[in-house]
Amino acid sequence: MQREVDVIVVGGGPVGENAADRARAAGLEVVLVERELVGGECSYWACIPSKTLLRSAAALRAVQRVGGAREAVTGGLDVPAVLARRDYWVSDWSDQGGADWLESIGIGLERGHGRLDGARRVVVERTGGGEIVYLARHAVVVATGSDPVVPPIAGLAEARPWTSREATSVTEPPARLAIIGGGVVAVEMATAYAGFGTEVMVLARSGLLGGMEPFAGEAVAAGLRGLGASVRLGVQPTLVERRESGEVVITLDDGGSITADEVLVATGRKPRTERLGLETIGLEPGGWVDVDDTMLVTGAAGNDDRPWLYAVGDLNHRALLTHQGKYQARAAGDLIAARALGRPEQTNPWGAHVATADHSAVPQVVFAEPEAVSVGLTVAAAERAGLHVRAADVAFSSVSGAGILADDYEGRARLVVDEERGTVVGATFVGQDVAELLQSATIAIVGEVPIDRLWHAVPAFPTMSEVWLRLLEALGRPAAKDASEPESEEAA
Ligand SMILES: Cc1cc2nc3c(=O)[nH]c(=O)nc-3n(C[C@H](O)[C@H](O)[C@H](O)COP(=O)(O)OP(=O)(O)OC[C@H]3O[C@@H](n4cnc5c(N)ncnc54)[C@H](O)[C@@H]3O)c2cc1C
Ligand SMILES: NC(=O)c1ccc[n+]([C@@H]2O[C@H](COP(=O)([O-])OP(=O)(O)OC[C@H]3O[C@@H](n4cnc5c(N)ncnc54)[C@H](O)[C@@H]3O)[C@@H](O)[C@H]2O)c1
Repeated sequence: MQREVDVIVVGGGPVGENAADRARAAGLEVVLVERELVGGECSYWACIPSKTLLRSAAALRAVQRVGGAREAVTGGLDVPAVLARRDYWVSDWSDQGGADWLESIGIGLERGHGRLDGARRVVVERTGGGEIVYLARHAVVVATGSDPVVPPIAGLAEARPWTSREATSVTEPPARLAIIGGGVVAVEMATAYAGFGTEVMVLARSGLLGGMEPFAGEAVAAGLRGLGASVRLGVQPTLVERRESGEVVITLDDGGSITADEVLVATGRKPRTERLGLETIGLEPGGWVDVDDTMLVTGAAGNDDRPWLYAVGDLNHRALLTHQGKYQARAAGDLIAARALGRPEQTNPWGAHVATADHSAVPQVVFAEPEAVSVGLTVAAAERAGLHVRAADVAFSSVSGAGILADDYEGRARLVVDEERGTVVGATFVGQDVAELLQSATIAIVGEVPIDRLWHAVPAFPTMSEVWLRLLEALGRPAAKDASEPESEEAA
């Protein structure tokens, strides 16, 4: 069977859904191909379940840090109730809601595995059996996401390790959990399981949260230890064995070993491109898919003559985050519609049809204990990029709003400022409930707000946002110019 539509989207995660929706909203006929659940990894095995697993214990800790409220807490975490709340948020792993939404807005849902078969052609192996071929009048968008990597550590694959899927869909937390990795999944799951009362052992080959300012990983290591987890830095597993008893024994390169009931592998992601038919359009299967700022796939057959193939979300490896993928999808979906309908394109930097922020303003919230959030460049990344930067560092103990939020509030903030342009290029906040501070920093970076103008963005007293004032004070207010004096010799 063969069908022609305007746009084919392969992969119905949050990113594919958004691309489909933008093209559909412009009046194009769109079909979405999904082989598992509409809503993707994020909705069922990643963002949503992980955040619901984390939230209850975080709320409990928050209450326990406020005198007068802590006295009211007489019990511990109700783990079955936490899991039930997670089940509610993942709709018991049913995507009926997502499928109904697609139908309500007129996007066709084709359940099955999609693969490219030459330019503008997608073959779908239907879930119910048989095949259908779709031809795209205008564009194909691939948004197939990523899978966890299981590194080649001796015995690991045979030891039936958990990946983020098992960790986020758990029905009975184990008594002991070893975690290999020191990135975002590792620290979030360590925080969640420590909250459940599991004995957590983090094994990281370097520090935690490598992409962030070093103080973020250090604070999270201390926070996890405060929850009773063991955090071992600079160690590498050399052998993993699942014993007959069911226990997992992990031998480390420092000669030591640990024993756990389960081992979670949290060592990064790989692209879902192995059976995507990339070889039929001149690309190498198995790799990340390179795109330009409009999300047009680089090197795909026919793309230079008449653009048709776009890749959005994890698959293009620009930023493995739902919100950033959805941002890319809005740009690409709107551009596909503009091209199909002969409307003007806006592909200049910061135009409607490019994902410029991917390069300089990607916000990320790590929901660990404590929260660690960042946007833009770290000092090290800015220096690598050749910028001349200055950092301002502030402890939240100097912010009244933080002290009122929680007794003995601990946390830290850093702004990275480009000395030449006088604007913020990076920000990091670490502490309880800092996530909501991040958007202010994102706006400062994207808007390129001059530091001297930021002095006029007055944070309300007594809120956490007053950290901005402390940061500006740490930078020092630019000296006022004497209006009577000439600015330069030329002006004189
Ligand atoms: C534990 C964990 C927690 C996370 N938490 C956060 C968070 O809090 N915030 C955040 O921003 N990001 C988070 N992320 C990252 C986030 O999950 C991803 O960035 C996001 O899911 C990417 O969306 P996507 O649509 O590109 O891919 P996916 O969500 O992976 O969706 C891709 C879809 O394509 C389908 N598919 C794949 N191949 C085919 C094919 N050939 N044919 C048909 N369908 C196909 C898949 O079944 C899937 O439904 C987390 C990741 C993990 C692992
Ligand atoms: N809150 C959020 O925004 C959130 C939450 C979870 C995941 N995510 C996204 O999902 C992606 C995947 O997360 P992740 O934690 O799996 O990856 P990651 O890239 O954040 O961390 C990978 C970790 O594994 C370690 N590692 C890699 N190979 C190893 C090996 N062979 N042996 C030992 N250690 C090894 C690295 O040193 C690093 O500490 C991230 O890019 C992240 O942005 C986001």
